Amino acid sequence: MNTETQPLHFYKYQGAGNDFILVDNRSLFFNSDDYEAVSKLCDRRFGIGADGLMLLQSHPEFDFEMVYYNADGMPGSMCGNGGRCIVAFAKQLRLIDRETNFLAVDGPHYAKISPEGNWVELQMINVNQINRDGEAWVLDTGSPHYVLQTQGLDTLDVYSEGKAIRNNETYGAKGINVNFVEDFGDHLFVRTFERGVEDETYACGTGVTAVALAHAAATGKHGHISTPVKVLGGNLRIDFDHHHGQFTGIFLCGPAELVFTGTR
Ligand SMILES: N[C@@H](CCC[C@H](N)C(=O)O)C(=O)O
Repeated sequence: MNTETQPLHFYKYQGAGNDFILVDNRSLFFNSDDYEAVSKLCDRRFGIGADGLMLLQSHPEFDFEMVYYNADGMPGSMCGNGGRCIVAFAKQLRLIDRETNFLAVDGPHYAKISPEGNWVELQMINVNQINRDGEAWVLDTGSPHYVLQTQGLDTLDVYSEGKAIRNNETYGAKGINVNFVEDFGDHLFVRTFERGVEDETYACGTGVTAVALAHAAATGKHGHISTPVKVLGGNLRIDFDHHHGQFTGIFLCGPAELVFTGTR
């Protein structure tokens, strides 16, 4: 299909304010190499508007495959909130009921979904490596993340500070997602500058996952940990086990909701 000129039926989802265009591409009608079309669809002024676009495709060994693009139109690394939204989409399409195993760019994922279809708990990849860069923590939770503790996060210029780190000499070539975190004792507050969106988003799932793991490493917390996180677009929770720098059983939990459907 010519993605520019043919009618396209889409579904708009959001997970804690991280918003996505979802396309049922089981028939492969959408040309997955058409990066320009993806960036136009994600444009907030000339398109539908979103932080990213996902194609739901068939796979012989899984319930479905998630093909994810950032708003710039390029294929992205793993998107945690996108993963939660595509699970809600698969339930809406009646492809799955309360559980699923699907394939994403970083490998297989298991997820559970509420009977109402609006709360998704997505298992993330295990993390065995976490590095320091000065005061910051750097780790890969399916996407690369930089985590820096701050004070007064509500007034921080996340766009300028995040953009500078994302493009610096160390990270500029491949890019990195930059997360700022403030510890409020009973919860963490996180704001993220996202690579591929090249702006602050209202939430980043792999980002809050990275923050929760880095927080456990920084505070020396071990065993089963449940970390509530507030983001600009809502609340998320990350459950995991931490033993001597090995993070397993990681679940990113939060809302995933259909906003509207349309034909463009
Ligand atoms: N919003 C995402 C992160 C998406 C991936 C990222 N922007 C990248 O490709 O670096 C999430 O919820 O994890």
